Amino acid sequence: MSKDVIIACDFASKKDTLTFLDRFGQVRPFVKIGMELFYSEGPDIVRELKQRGHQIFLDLKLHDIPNTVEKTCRVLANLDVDMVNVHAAGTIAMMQAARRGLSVKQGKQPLLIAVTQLTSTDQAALENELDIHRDMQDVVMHYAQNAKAAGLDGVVCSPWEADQVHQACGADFVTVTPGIRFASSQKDDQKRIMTPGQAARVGCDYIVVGRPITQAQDPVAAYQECVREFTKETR
Ligand SMILES: O=C(O)c1cc(=O)[nH]c(=O)n1[C@@H]1O[C@H](COP(=O)(O)O)[C@@H](O)[C@H]1O
Repeated sequence: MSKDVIIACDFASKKDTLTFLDRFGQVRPFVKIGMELFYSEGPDIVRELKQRGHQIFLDLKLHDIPNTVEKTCRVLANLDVDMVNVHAAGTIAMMQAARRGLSVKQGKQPLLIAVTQLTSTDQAALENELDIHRDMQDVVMHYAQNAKAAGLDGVVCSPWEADQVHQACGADFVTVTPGIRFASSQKDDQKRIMTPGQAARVGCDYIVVGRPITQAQDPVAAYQECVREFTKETR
């Protein structure tokens, strides 16, 4: 199982993204292209970053009826990305449809993972706004087991649930965890957070880090610090 730091490239344009990534010189971090960048630049930004040698997590968080998700995944399969995601709340049938869609690709398919509960959601919002009256941990575990039943490769969850997800779904079921903050960072809109070192100790496979790197005075140093904290710890 590879462990890696994924930088969330939440930029509005290709120009800003390339300016940011040029600071890394010959180093090619694993990057996440999310809705902001994809909706502004389209599939060309995926091709460009792929050509530059980056591994890519295409984070479009698909959540629709199974037929629409399946056909969309057929399109995404041809983009040759390394990881894509859907919302587990879309149901097992929708997640199976996503898997079928990606399977049109010959050879190695991207990892297909499901968002359980967003790391910006806390227990109060879960109960009072989403009307889900169960413990966050149990809800994430329930969605993770649905994702596993649908044949997905893993989940997006917070680091707080990663260990239990591995216990319930297996050590090789991938945990991709945003909600990462240095001890000194602002929380911003994230609620269920850990530092890179803590995330490593609870066995997260990939950490997704945006603002603590992209908004840092020295993004390359912040990235290196993340990698150092995350990879020096063993499970
Ligand atoms: O699927 C995601 O990537 C995701 C799921 C989740 O539960 N929480 C979450 O923050 N993310 C993404 O991870 C990134 C986190 O960014 P920062 O909060 O700036 O570190 C953002 O691009 C979010 O869209």
